[in-house]
Amino acid sequence: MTSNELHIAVGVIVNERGDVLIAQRPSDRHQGGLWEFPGGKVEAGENVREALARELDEELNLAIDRARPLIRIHHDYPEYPVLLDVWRIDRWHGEPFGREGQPIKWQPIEHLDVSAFPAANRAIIHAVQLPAHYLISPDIAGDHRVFLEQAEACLRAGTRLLQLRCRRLSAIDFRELATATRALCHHYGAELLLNASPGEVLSCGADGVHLPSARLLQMNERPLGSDYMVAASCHNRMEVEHACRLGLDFIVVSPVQPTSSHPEATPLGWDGLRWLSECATIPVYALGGMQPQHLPQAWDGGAQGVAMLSAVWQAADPGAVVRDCTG
Ligand SMILES: Nc1nc2c([nH]c(=O)n2[C@H]2C[C@H](O)[C@@H](COP(=O)(O)OP(=O)(O)OP(=O)(O)O)O2)c(=O)[nH]1
Ligand SMILES: [Mg+2]
Repeated sequence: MTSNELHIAVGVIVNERGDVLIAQRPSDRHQGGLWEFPGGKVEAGENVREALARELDEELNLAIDRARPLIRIHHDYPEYPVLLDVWRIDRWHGEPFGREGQPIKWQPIEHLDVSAFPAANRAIIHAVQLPAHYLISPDIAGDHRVFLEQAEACLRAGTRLLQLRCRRLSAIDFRELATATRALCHHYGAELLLNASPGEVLSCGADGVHLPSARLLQMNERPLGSDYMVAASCHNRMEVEHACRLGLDFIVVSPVQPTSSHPEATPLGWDGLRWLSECATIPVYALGGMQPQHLPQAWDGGAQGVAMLSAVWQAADPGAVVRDCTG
């Protein structure tokens, strides 16, 4: 934190229906008239969790029963820099109302509109809308059938974001598999990103592109518009900052722990993840040796969640691994 940066505790309060509680900022205040996630300044002697509890009581009459870190955003407003320390709250008690007279409303997660919020909230809204796990396909070389069966088990168990990455397939075979996987994902309300060219994404009807780090560095602008998702793999600060400059939707940082797919790579460790997440202004998934039980450590390290490969595909029951992430 820089010395004049305001540290703000922010709560994304989600109910069982998947609606989020938002409040309108008074017109005479900084960012007045815009909608916000409730919260306020962390006071001297308080930690963020304590500040959040105090603010949600003062502003909404709401007491937190369960909360976890969602994302931390450093943003420079012309007036002053802020650090928004955002937590996701999915269990609470009390009957919330605008205790300071501010209008409040419950809004479905998918209807949160970036333009109704302060500029720093763009990444928060993406983080609320993205799931806690990102599934990456195995590098399929031959028969697709086993993969499609396992993928369906994962989708049934709650996977909402899948990347298809098959470097050994011919262009024709890749397109056929991508089309079949897209149909399966859409049937379950999930989104499919292709580790392929943006043109391939358009012709297969997929939902976005996932860029390897080398491709990311060659780009000077976001390759697809905001109707599509654009993600990238990053391994160091330079790549993370480039992805943020291009306005991508999220990144995957690796390897956090030792991994059988890249035995030669030096792991970043949890401290490395925390440091790279702090550099990012967009959501970050942790990849490399990740299992569902690593989720709390990933959240503590500032990540959106975990990206997984072998933990799922090498499991006897891939659906059970996914359920461990979504429970
Ligand atoms: N609570 C909240 N603040 C946000 C969001 N997005 C965003 O840019 N901000 C900025 C606006 C403000 O500059 C700052 C919050 O400061 P504030 O003045 O409202 O803090 P506070 O609730 O403690 O208010 P006060 O005690 O000073 O009256 O963070 C958001 O979603 N929620
Ligand atoms: Mg406030």
